[in-house]
Amino acid sequence: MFKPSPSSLMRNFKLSLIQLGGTTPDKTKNLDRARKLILEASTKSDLVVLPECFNSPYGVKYFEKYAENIPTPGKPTGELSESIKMLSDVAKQAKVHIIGGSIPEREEGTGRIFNTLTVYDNEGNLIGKHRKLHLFDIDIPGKISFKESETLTAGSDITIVDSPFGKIGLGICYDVRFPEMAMIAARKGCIAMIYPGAFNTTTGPLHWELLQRARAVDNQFYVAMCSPARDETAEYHAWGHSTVVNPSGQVIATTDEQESIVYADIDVEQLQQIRSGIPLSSQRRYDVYADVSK
Ligand SMILES: NC(=O)CCC(=O)C(=O)O
Repeated sequence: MFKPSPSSLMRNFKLSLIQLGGTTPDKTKNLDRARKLILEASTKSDLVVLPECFNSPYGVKYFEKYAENIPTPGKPTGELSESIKMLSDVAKQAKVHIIGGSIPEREEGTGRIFNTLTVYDNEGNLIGKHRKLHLFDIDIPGKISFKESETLTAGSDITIVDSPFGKIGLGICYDVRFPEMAMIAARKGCIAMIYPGAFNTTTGPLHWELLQRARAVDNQFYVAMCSPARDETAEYHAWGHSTVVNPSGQVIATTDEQESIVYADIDVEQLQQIRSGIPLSSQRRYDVYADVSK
């Protein structure tokens, strides 16, 4: 059974979502483009987010090829791999916090591949890592069939980072469909749930915004999803529409399918007002919810 836990320190901040375009099979080019846009976004924001699988095209056949080792946050490490080094260096250079989208991670020792998100503070330290918990395995006949589990292993942890702005819950794309993750993050004092993602042109128009608004209004916190831009020449057509939703469930920033940067003000006083006006957290009936986890 979950009990609300007290929030850590929180403060207002500016969030930006980089809807990265022009992803190619050339990893170094993808990293250079991401780096350039992080530098641009950092002039107007405190926390910058990248999309899912930002160092490669998105597809089951690419995970193995683009995979890198990722250290455990807070543990001493040797030389960093290419994508992790770029993110750490640019966070330090631009003095900005980064939620570094995701990349395929190769686990040392087992060789298993995960779809993994990394988080950096503004000195370039790796402060968080989330392995996608729910793999994207769907089959909608005549529309889209995708099976991440052909090459990926699912993570097994809920991830919350304690940032200077407040606690932030993390998920990757398909994770947004599972309300339990966001609910746990909210009960543990998070002010936001952030999901790098890459919905597609079948499920995007149906559910992308709806799911974010649902997670936000249920939990009375901010929700953001950051997509790649759409590339009609790629095999996978990303939906785009990177979006930020406020704790009332309203869209406060969004875009279309082109490359762009979405900016939003995250206002923790507004979050507290919404929570005190409709005080869901003190009205929950934990005494009757035990069946939910069965
Ligand atoms: N990359 C993903 O997890 C895609 C999820 C998606 O498109 C969905 O509909 O869910």
